Amino acid sequence: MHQDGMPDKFDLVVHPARELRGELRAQPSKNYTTRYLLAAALAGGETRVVGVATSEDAQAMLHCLRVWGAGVELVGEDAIIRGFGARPRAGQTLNTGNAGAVARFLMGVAALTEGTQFVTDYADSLGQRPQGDLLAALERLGAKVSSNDGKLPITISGPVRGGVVEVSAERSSQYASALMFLAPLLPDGLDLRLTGEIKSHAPLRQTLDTLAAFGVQASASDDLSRIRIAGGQSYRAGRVLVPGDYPGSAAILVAAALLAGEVRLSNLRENDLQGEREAVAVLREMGADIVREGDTLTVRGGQPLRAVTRDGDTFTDAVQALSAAAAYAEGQTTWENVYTLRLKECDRISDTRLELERLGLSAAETKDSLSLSGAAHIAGGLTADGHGDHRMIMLLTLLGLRADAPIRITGAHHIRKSYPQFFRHLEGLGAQFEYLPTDH
Ligand SMILES: O=C(O)C1=C[C@@H](OP(=O)(O)O)[C@@H](O)[C@H](O)C1
Ligand SMILES: C=C(OP(=O)(O)O)C(=O)O
Repeated sequence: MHQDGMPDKFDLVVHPARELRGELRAQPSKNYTTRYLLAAALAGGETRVVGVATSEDAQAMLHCLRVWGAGVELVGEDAIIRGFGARPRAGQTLNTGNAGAVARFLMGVAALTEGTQFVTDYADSLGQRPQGDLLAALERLGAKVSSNDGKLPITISGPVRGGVVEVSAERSSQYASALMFLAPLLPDGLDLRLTGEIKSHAPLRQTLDTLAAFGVQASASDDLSRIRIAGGQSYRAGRVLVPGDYPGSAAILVAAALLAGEVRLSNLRENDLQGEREAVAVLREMGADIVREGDTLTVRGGQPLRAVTRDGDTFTDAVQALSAAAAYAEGQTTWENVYTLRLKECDRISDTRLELERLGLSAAETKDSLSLSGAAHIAGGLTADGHGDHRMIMLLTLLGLRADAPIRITGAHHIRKSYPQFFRHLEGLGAQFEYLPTDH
């Protein structure tokens, strides 16, 4: 049994629900937790990160920061970090779990060390994701790098001085974010030129926001193709408050929209830089009844939904959840400009199409888009593959809540990567699940 009361590894049986009703507080943001913890470690002195996420990705970051020499104390829901400043310990091996953002941000910072090795226990997931664009930029700066053909395991050694450097932003924004975290601690800073069609603008702005919160000066062109961060700066320790998580909350909002009842979700600030905030507007455009009062959203569910066509890159981590709304909407929904979804924990275009088709829906893909046609009913009564991907597991859970018969989801424990309380939160609203222990 895991400390959260669910089996260590399990398949989940999702029972159809008639309605969802109740109140929830959005969990802490994944993207801000990883950023604030890292920035706190890069500061000298003590920082209190108020209300950190408890997900596996947050734990992976805390683990790696400890190995590099940070002091970490967990007090209630906060993390108190004693930073190592510009001097992470040399010669360490960092296991970054299955966390892409954690691995990449730390790979950037590793250029401050005389050698850091990066490994993962997730050879089939993070182990398959591309790191070459970041490694190439680090090499151009003078770092020594070795890798398994651009993939983990990877070793990175500094020192580097900084200067002008190009980094591709067409496969992931995390490479540029990684260099942004490194830049202020280099003697010459970085004048970053982001090449290719820039994807995931929102997380780049979250990185700029984090630097500002820790007193680091940076300037960026409006289109983010050029980001300048002077060297010789330091991160200022202090106190930061993690906002609520929009990507995970998008899944709760979709669940609430799909079923009758009324759900109130608090702790979701309106003027937030998380791109997945857009899920609220998309759901409203589809016909959902969502009202905002301050930081609280109220969904009155069960309205008929209609299809939309949208650029999904603005809300990349909410595309899976919104696909569940599309699956029960009238007409064909298309998510455009989502090529990078192929490079996440699974191939979120092909693998999603496969699972939707298995459930009887009609779906289609191109290199950079996913389309699906909604259905009035999904029969259910079968086993769906979670593909070891927390966001695929969220999508399948949402589909199961409104299916005619239960759906079993394999490997549902991978939900812990970003939203360990997801099933518990839904149970609190009236959903019913069975947890079937497995050994894989
Ligand atoms: O910077 C971040 O924290 C993230 C950036 C996004 O990745 P890409 O930039 O690879 O799209 C997002 O999907 C991921 O969950 C978190
Ligand atoms: C893709 C994701 O995370 P990461 O890239 O940090 O592994 C995600 O949270 O959906």
